[in-house]
Amino acid sequence: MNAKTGGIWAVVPVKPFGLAKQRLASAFTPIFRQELVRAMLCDVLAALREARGLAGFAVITADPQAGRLARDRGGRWLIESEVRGLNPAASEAAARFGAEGAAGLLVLPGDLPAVTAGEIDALISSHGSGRAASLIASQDGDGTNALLLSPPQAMGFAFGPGSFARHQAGAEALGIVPQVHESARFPGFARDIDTPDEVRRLTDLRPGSHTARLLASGHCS
Ligand SMILES: Nc1nc2c(ncn2[C@@H]2O[C@H](COP(=O)(O)OP(=O)(O)OP(=O)(O)O)[C@@H](O)[C@H]2O)c(=O)[nH]1
Ligand SMILES: O=C(O)[C@H](O)COP(=O)(O)O
Repeated sequence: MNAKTGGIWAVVPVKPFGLAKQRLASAFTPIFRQELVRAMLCDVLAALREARGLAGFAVITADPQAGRLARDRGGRWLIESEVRGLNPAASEAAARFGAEGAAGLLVLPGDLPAVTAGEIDALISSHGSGRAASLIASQDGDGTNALLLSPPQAMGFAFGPGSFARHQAGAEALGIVPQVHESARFPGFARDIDTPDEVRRLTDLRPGSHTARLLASGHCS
């Protein structure tokens, strides 16, 4: 399978599970952090699989476990050539999908346990035509939790602290008027999980979700 048929694809960059969620290290064991990262990724992949507006979805990762999770759900595993950070991973995916002829690429992180297929479809439906960028910030307005670009290499990636303002300015500098969505309209996209308090506040997830089941097991520290 490749992107030659066009359409909008989604990619989730995934750090090796053993290196993930360092900001939770003061509160949670390495085993719990890995289980949490895995559960959140499963929930994101379930939403991507259910979305109707995507041509397909992928992870880009060097972690075979994460790669298999995507493949088992009908997605692709782009094997990351070298683990060098989120921006190089997103760029590698964009180059790959661009070369394959994808019309667009949605880059989203794996730590959005509340994201829904409906939100993904709403984002795609309101995306502009031609050269376009759509963005959703994290709740605090600092990070970028959804970056949808058409074509996939329409602009470079600038993830990291303050990335939302940089992505917005980066698009404008290229003459693209970015579609900036209110985080309140996309609560699942806006809610990434970085801190122990954000984990503890995860009491309102859909009960059947992987993350809700992990947290309900009480297996938390
Ligand atoms: N493929 C790939 N994905 C990455 C890399 N670094 C971060 N990511 C992913 O990018 C998204 C946002 O990650 P971060 O918030 O930077 O890292 P994190 O592991 O979630 O949390 P911290 O370790 O606490 O910063 C997650 O889906 C990560 O798995 C990388 O080097 N390669
Ligand atoms: O904008 C970003 O850099 C990514 O969404 C990651 O943000 P985070 O480090 O706040 O999770």
